Amino acid sequence: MKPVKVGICGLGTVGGGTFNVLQRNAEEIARRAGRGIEVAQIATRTPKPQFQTTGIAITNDVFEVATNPEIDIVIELMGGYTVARELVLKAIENGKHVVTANKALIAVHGNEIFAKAREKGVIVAFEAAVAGGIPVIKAIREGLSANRINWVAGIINGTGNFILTEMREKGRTFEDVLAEAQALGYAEADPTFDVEGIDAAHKLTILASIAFGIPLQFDKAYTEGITKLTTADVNYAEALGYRIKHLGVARSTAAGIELRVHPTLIPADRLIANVNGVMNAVMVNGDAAGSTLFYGAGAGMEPTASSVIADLVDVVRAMTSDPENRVPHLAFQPDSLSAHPILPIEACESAYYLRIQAKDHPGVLAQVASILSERGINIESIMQKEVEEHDGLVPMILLTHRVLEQHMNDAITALEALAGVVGPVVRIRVEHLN
Ligand SMILES: NC(=O)C1=CN([C@@H]2O[C@H](COP(=O)(O)OP(=O)(O)OC[C@H]3O[C@@H](n4cnc5c(N)ncnc54)[C@H](O)[C@@H]3O)[C@@H](O)[C@H]2O)C=CC1
Ligand SMILES: N[C@@H](CC=O)C(=O)O
Ligand code: NA
Repeated sequence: MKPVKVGICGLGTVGGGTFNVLQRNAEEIARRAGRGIEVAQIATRTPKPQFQTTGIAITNDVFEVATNPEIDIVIELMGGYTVARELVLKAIENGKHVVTANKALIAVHGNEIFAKAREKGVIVAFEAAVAGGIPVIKAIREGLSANRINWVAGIINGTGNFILTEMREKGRTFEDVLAEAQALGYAEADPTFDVEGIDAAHKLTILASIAFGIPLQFDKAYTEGITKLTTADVNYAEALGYRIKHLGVARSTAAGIELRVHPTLIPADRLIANVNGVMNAVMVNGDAAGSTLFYGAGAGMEPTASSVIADLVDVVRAMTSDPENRVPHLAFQPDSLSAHPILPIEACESAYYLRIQAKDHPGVLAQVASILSERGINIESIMQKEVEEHDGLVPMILLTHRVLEQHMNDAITALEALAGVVGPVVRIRVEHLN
């Protein structure tokens, strides 16, 4: 059988990795796909002499790839929202299947893109968009399709986890580790997407859709990054038996779906609390399977290429099948998506770590305890440190039971108004992931 012809748009970290692995493992890949996969065209803005591209058409216009009649599958590896959206829609319009690693594109424009793809009977595959080399889209969409999924929780940004790990283990500075993550090709073109939680929120949005069968709703995700974390809180968390990780949590409740990314204390003995460096891990809790954990490299050239090419192989196997009988893009049949609402953060529930800077006066602890108990917030443990010499304040660290965020907001306002409390109260959510 003649090889399938593909076009690669963007020859950066992931594009380069995809090109290399496609060449190196061509034979293995063809044995799996049933046909060879030939790179017929590459769109790149700058020449890339490090790649052996003799015999391959090179262009700097990505739309040439989308309209090239020779090409069956367009691989979008440029990133960004605007040109990528236009390119993917153009490729679909021209009857081409699409493979993309672009989570921003899928989280924000996925509903439109999938609708168009259905209309045209083509596949849009996006395994590389979530958790790099971990085949977690496939695991949830196909491997767990018997389950009513209760929650998904994941470390889903490699750059952020790399930064937190290097800072904690080697005492390196935030800026220094971020620069290394950029040099290694882990970070987004705009690294604020990594450190402010936007990239993780894109990925969580996608995971929630395929776990719960809801449309993609990135605009409703609650997003908090790692830039405000302090070494003091990392150390206090350790003393209490926890690790701080940047976690995405999507939970289905009777009232609606929680969709939130933020720094989170996790008990140190949980497997996911020990996922370090650029590694990612996604925990999925289903009513039948219980908890499953998927672990692997969350970013990087070849791990991400692994997912891009797995999608390519899937597309090649399925491209001659009846479009009605393919795995639905968002796991559930498009006419069965649910309107279960996404909850605002105030209506989400979690346990909390609080750090209160108190004046060294008797009675502050009793006032703190009464503010919390008046709002039905139970204290799980309290750790009170020595008076700090530089400011004469006493750090008071509390862990609470689970409570609605709006009650915690109200309690924090009251705590900050106490004469014996100085400055803002630090709050970090706690998840036990049972
Ligand atoms: N780097 C990683 O580890 C991972 C990246 N991703 C996603 O993969 C995509 C690509 O990321 P990277 O390879 O890291 O980025 P990159 O910046 O290394 O590569 C993107 C390439 O696309 C080219 N490009 C951009 N717009 C273009 C245009 N209009 N015409 C022609 N070329 C164009 C750029 O010049 C660059 O060479 C992004 O959506 C990213 O979020 C997903 C998983 C992991
Ligand atoms: N910038 C992302 C790349 C992979 O998705 C990350 O660091 O996780
Ligand atoms: Na993946």
